[in-house]
Amino acid sequence: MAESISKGVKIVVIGVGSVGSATAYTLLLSGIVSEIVLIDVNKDKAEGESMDLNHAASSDTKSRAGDYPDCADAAIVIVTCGINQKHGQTRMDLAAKNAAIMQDIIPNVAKYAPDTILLIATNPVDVLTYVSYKASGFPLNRVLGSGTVLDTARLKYILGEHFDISPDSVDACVIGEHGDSGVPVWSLTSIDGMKLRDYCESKNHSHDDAIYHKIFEQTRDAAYDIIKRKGYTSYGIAAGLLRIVKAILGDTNTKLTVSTVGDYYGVENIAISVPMKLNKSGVHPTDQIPLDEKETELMKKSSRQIKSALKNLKVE
Ligand SMILES: NC(=O)C1=CN([C@@H]2O[C@H](COP(=O)(O)OP(=O)(O)OC[C@H]3O[C@@H](n4cnc5c(N)ncnc54)[C@H](O)[C@@H]3O)[C@@H](O)[C@H]2O)C=CC1
Ligand SMILES: CC(=O)C(=O)O
Repeated sequence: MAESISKGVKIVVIGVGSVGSATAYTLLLSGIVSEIVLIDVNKDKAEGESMDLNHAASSDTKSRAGDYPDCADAAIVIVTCGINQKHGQTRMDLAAKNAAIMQDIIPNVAKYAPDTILLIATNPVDVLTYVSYKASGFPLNRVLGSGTVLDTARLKYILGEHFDISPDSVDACVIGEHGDSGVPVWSLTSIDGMKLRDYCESKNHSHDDAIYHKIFEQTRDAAYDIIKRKGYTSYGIAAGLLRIVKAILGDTNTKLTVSTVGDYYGVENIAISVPMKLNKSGVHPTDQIPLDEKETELMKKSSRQIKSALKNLKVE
């Protein structure tokens, strides 16, 4: 189990706002790491969060505020710093400001932790995963973004609600951009081990494109719906980041829809999410999933949107 494997391991979280603090708390309660270092431009916030976290620890995990030299020997550096979406903004609206922040901080991480794995959550996460890859000089396997891990969790939850079944019995994923052009892979979706159509027939559920369209709209727009109400999202991404960290530290070879750098669907040099294998050395390609024609077209479109954002930033 990852719990026993990962003792002595340090994780750094850069940016301890809503996402960073929820992530640190989730990591702390999981008990899978020994040390969580928090870095933020707001040093008081980092100190306050680490003090509070230590009072929640029932394990040997300790938290402390730190600075870039404290990234040394970190197994994973999780990046959540920067600006977040305000109601009415898209993730892409954050690109220029958050790319500038990545270009400022990532060389510092690379300087002190040349062997670490960089895990980016700041939005727009695909664009910033690519920016961080370039700014770090790290190999492809040591830079990844949380990608559509959260979108996938949302889709499984919403399908579970729809069919009144546990999300654990739903095999589904969202790939592509973590954002408005994400792609649900309906052609490979199964419920309780049965293809969607077969499951619906066996349970007398209607199997109608309009229903799936609505389910995906709910998935795609979940962040907007939450931000409209509470101003930010945090628990879903924190749990997603924990899942990624567990797969890496536990050396599990688990496939997750994380964002990684490469050439995808006819577009070169971007970061986008497809299922990738995660283990101790980072992120690795796996067999490409077979998509139908419509899904392939949507992936091409999603890839082009990420490329266009990178071109606007002049990061290629
Ligand atoms: N990938 C995903 O699925 C998700 C991504 N996000 C993204 O995570 C990011 C953070 O969101 P929140 O935590 O809600 O924002 P927040 O405003 O609560 O926290 C951001 C933190 O970053 C710090 N910060 C800003 N510039 C910094 C720098 N140069 N160095 C170090 N620290 C710096 C701020 O002081 C603040 O504490 C946003 O870009 C948001 O869109 C949020 C939810 C899900
Ligand atoms: C904010 C964001 O990216 C999300 O909750 O999906």
